[in-house]
Amino acid sequence: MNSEETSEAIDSLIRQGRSFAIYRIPGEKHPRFVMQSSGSARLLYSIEELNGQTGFVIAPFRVTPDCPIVLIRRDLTEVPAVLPMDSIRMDLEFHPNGTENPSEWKTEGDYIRCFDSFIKPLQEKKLDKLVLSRSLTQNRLSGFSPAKAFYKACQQYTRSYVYLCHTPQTGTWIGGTPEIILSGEKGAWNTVALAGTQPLQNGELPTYWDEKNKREQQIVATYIHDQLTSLGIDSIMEGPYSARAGALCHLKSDFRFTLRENNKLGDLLNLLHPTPAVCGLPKADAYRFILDHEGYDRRYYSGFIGWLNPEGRTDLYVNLRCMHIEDKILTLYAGGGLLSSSELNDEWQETEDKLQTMKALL
Ligand SMILES: C=C(O[C@@H]1C=C(C(=O)O)C=C[C@H]1O)C(=O)O
Repeated sequence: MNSEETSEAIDSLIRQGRSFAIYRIPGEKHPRFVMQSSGSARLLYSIEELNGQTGFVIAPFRVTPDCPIVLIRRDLTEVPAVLPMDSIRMDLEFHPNGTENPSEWKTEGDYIRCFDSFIKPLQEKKLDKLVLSRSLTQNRLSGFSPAKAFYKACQQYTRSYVYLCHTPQTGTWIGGTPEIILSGEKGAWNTVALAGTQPLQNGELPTYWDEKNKREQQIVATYIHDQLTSLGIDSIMEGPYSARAGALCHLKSDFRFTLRENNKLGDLLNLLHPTPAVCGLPKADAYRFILDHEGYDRRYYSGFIGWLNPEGRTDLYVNLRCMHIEDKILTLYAGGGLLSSSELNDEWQETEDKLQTMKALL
């Protein structure tokens, strides 16, 4: 198949309601493809259930009966050619929280109100860090091709993990994320503490980071170190250093470690997710606060996504700089870490800059 035919074939898998993912790992030239050819993708209701499992994982920020972890089995590794019957739509999709009604679309006013409620417990020192996010809904223009958007993202975001996936349970998601949650194989594993954001300066990495950004990233690094230690895992940390992500730049520390056994990756993921890069600190209080006050359901945004295989390689990323694709609308997501010193306008602008990662594909 030429690239036009491949894109058409991928778009038709979405129309047919198939369970598949196509993803490009940073540093790799070609995308990888996984598709389940029969039966429904497996649904899991806790992260620990990922222990010993193999497949392409789509995990939400918060697991609920409406928003389970979905595991796509790898039956096929090549995009199947379009069959004549494929043009017929199989209506398998369901969207428990679909936002087809424009009156529900979030506005800048919603963000400002949330910012005010998020900043309070930070200033009162009840919480150290909180990540406030928002969604942006846009009409889907006729002719928009998810597959073409995926290939465009692969070209534009060479340092990011770029993916497009669809299952009847999750709907269609696309993203280009810079943040590993867990990757590795056999004895060698790694994760990152990624936080703090600045735009590139004339295309170059900035050399200066203010205290707020440094502290935001330090919180994530300390949390990861402590979580690994609590499992008896000794890690080697390198960083923080400036790392590019599209037109943005973050502070990043790498953690490398070994695992005695690989059949407990679910337990490790459960301990790491959600890190203070997408949630806050202390973890449980910040998590509760976000669920109670953020004013919308993040669903698969700020969950994690990617290939899991305890017997082989695992490449799981935090689902950021992403978009939910529906028939008529596209929902883009972005957030940022707040500390007591955060300024509304700066934080708003940061979410605008992050949304640009997906807007640039439209
Ligand atoms: C929450 C997002 O990004 C995360 C938050 C960051 C921050 O607060 O500076 C930076 C990178 C990510 O860990 C997002 O992209 O939506």
